[in-house]
Amino acid sequence: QELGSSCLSSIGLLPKLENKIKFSDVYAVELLDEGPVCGPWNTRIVVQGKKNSEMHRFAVHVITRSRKHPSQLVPCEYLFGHKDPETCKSLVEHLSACINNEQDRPKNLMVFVHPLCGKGRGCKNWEMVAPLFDRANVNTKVIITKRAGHAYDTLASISDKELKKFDGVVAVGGDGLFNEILNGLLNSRNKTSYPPTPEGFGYFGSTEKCQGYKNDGLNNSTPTSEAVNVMLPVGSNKSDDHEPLLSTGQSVGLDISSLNPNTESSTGDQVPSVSFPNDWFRLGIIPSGSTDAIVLSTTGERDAVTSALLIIFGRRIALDIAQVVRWKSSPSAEVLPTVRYAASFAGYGFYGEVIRESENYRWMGPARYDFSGTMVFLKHRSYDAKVAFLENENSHSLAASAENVADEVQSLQSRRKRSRKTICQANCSVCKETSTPGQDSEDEIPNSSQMIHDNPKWIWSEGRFLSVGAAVISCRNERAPDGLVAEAHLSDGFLHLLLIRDCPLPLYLW
Ligand SMILES: Nc1ncnc2c1ncn2[C@@H]1O[C@H](COP(=O)(O)OP(=O)(O)OP(=O)(O)O)[C@@H](O)[C@H]1O
Repeated sequence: QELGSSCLSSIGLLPKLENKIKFSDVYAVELLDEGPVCGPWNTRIVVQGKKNSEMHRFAVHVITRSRKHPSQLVPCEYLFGHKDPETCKSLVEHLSACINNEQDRPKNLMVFVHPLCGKGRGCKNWEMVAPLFDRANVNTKVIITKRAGHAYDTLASISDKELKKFDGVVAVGGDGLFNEILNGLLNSRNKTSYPPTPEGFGYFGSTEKCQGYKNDGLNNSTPTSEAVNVMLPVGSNKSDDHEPLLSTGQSVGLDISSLNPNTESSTGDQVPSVSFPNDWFRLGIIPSGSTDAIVLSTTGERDAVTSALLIIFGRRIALDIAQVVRWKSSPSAEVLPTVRYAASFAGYGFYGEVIRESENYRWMGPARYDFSGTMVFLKHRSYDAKVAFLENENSHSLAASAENVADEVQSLQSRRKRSRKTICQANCSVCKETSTPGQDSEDEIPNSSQMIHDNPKWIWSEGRFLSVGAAVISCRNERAPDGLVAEAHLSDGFLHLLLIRDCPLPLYLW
């Protein structure tokens, strides 16, 4: 695993020249023209005898770690010189073959660049890292986004044949662009189970219990053992939820019914055969946004070059994802589900309005969030909601982070303490023990009580909230459990939040 320099003795142009390079640190190797062996500050020189100007040369590109920030990767170049061109050529060929054999390294990537992200650095960041991909022989198909929803639409309508050409998709932008990519990909290709339909919520007027289903992304729906409510209909009505993630003028949410058997995708094709989870397709982010929360919580380094190098090496990290299913009453009184995925944060109310408002002030850069946050806060809007979330050992910290957001959420906590009770309709021993005499537990029995019965640690709170939000980002020490972790009854519908922990989807960040 080490690239020695037995035939190539070094001359010490740099004080601490390493004479061994770890192969795992090599990201590219290049045959160069004949010429002198010298280079810029980040070039280390290795030559064998003779005059410097007569050398046949090749470069080995490696990574080093920044001394100040050890998690930051810095590209560095070793320049080798030899009098015999064949020696250089065969060494380069050998090294290139070794690199090509590394299965995790991507060969073809689709790259979305958001030119207006963050402080408008999307294109500059891509120009800065593109040579690294070229050098490492990673082919890139670059798409500069022209509008919100561009990346979503491209991926939601891409054919299997086209998608199979790529090892993954990279976002050069912020969390919003990444979430668009995530939703575009999972739109019709996700195999994970949906949360149970809220029982008695009026879907086709049925309150009958039956099994939920699991969409395998392959034209099949299979019943799931954990889903216990109303079966979603096959190929029926379209959702009336046309609210985009941002104002694209096009629907970004996914109508679940379009995933059912025998239905056709938006492109007119059958439901695609490339489905997730699979273990070959991956996502990456080259951080260029205003907050870059996903990158900060995964690689820990908000640095475009570091991310590019991690992508080239094919390094992986699993990511938690939330599947948010929204059941919204339509004017025709039908309840139609819409699915979205979130990799950083899902928010309803205040958070949603801040994001929507902030788009009007993108010219301000990241300061737009503070500005719009203040503007929206001053409106003092609140939302009727009944919220339930799973208690686990970390619930106190989840609630604590919410505490900073608004006084209303503080009241959620205190109310939670006052009226903590576990609820189910099955009259189970857990509920009997915890129910307080005189309390009418019927009032708070949620329709989807089976879930609560299955897990007696659900906490319910009802009232007017400034905002309902959930951080999805996985702090590695504080993990929520897999599965349904929260649900909210809203004035116009119902939200389910399902956590897919260490998502077995393609969700590995390079
Ligand atoms: N060309 C474009 N013009 C306008 N909006 C775009 C364009 N391309 C993408 N968008 C939208 O802009 C939103 C925000 O983009 P992005 O997340 O890349 O940057 P950011 O908001 O500055 O960063 P962060 O999300 O980290 O705060 C995305 O959700 C996307 O829908």
